[in-house]
Amino acid sequence: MARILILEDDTTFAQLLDGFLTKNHHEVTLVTHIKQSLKLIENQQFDLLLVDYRLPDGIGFELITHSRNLGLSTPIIIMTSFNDVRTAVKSMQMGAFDYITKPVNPDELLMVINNSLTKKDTNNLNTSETDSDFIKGKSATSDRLYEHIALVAPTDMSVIFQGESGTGKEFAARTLHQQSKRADKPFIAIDCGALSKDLAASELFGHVKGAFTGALNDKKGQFEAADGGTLFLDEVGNLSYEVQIKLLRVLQERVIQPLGSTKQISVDVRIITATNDDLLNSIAEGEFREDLYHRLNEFKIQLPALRDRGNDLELFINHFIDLSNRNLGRNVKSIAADAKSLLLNYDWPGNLRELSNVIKRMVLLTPGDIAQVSALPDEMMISVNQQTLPGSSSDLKAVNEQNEKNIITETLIKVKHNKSKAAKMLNIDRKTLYAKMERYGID
Ligand SMILES: Nc1ncnc2c1ncn2[C@@H]1O[C@H](COP(=O)(O)OP(=O)(O)OP(=O)(O)O)[C@@H](O)[C@H]1O
Repeated sequence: MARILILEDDTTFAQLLDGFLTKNHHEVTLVTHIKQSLKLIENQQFDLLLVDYRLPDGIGFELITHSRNLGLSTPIIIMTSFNDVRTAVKSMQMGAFDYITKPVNPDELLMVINNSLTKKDTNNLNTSETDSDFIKGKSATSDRLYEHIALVAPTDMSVIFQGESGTGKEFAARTLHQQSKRADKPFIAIDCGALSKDLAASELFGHVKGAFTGALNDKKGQFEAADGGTLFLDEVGNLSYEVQIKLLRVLQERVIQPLGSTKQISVDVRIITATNDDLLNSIAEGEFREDLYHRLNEFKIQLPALRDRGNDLELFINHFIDLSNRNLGRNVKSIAADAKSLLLNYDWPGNLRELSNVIKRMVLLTPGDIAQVSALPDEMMISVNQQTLPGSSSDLKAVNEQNEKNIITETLIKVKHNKSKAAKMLNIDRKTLYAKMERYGID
């Protein structure tokens, strides 16, 4: 049983969730406003926060930030519409554990909740998926990526991985560490986006008892814990200016000074950082120190977006199907042609993380061995159709045809491919619908 706080302003939906989760032996508290939720997490313990993105008094991110500032590690799952996937991905950079798209599928919700509850228990900064959970890809872009990793790994150079969210920066950093001479020493990953401003320095450099209110015991920082090995600072652009200054000093002098202590401790740590936006912008805006940037950027490696990885996309799809079959006890062997075409044509703003989530959901919703298009989020089809809209075309006929194709596709999705219903809604006869479907290549 877990204590779950649901922050959702759609009360009907919230009650549905409440009923469903209570039936599954969880203890649920419902609130509709961010303000109420902030008060509750300060005073009560929860095992999980299930948070809607758009709320009457703000956006769900506020709860993530507040929870991190309180130093809580309660997993947070953001519920969002499919069109907000980019936002959901951002919420994960801010420290949310996972996201789930609406309309919420009950099996999927249970899977995500169970994942977050079990991961919470094992969420040691040092643990990760096993090697067989990962693949490298075979495209020229992937070859170049791993060539660069292999080149820089044996050196002690600081490396920045730059790439969109979910492109696999942490995985690349681990690979680099494993290929380095520090491989048998710790690799410690720290998500700087999830660290509160106040706790960041103590997390990195440690503190002594009494250094600040709440410092009840001495605490070793992650620099000391990673001694001899590699420290991976994810979303390094989120570190406060004061912590940046401290970090620069550590890099220059190779010693740390725990908060409240006068003692200096020598450390030998290689730093790998990751960022998903160009830190040069943050430097121009005065938010990131240029001297620190040059220290961190002895070698920069760009992680390609999934949409630019060519045939790797198919490899990753198959890889995630195998993984999900194993984890969910399913036996999906292939994907129907229309579903495959959607997967290949979508632009994957959340990259590998989004692909892995979509495939997990697809496998979960496929009891047989062929995954159908109905197991993919409906909005994916709409998004793919919109991508192919002839944006600024002045060819009126082409624009009209594209619109007609989109409307037919969306209607078919709405009525779960019942052609009679679709024809009725579209106000045409079935024969005309069939003819148009054939003309536009709609399956
Ligand atoms: N090479 C890979 N093979 C298989 N799965 C991968 C690979 N790289 C990443 N993934 C999957 O994608 C997810 C996101 O990867 P990762 O956390 O490394 O991305 P990231 O770029 O560091 O994300 P963020 O910008 O949000 O920090 C992982 O949980 C993993 O499931």
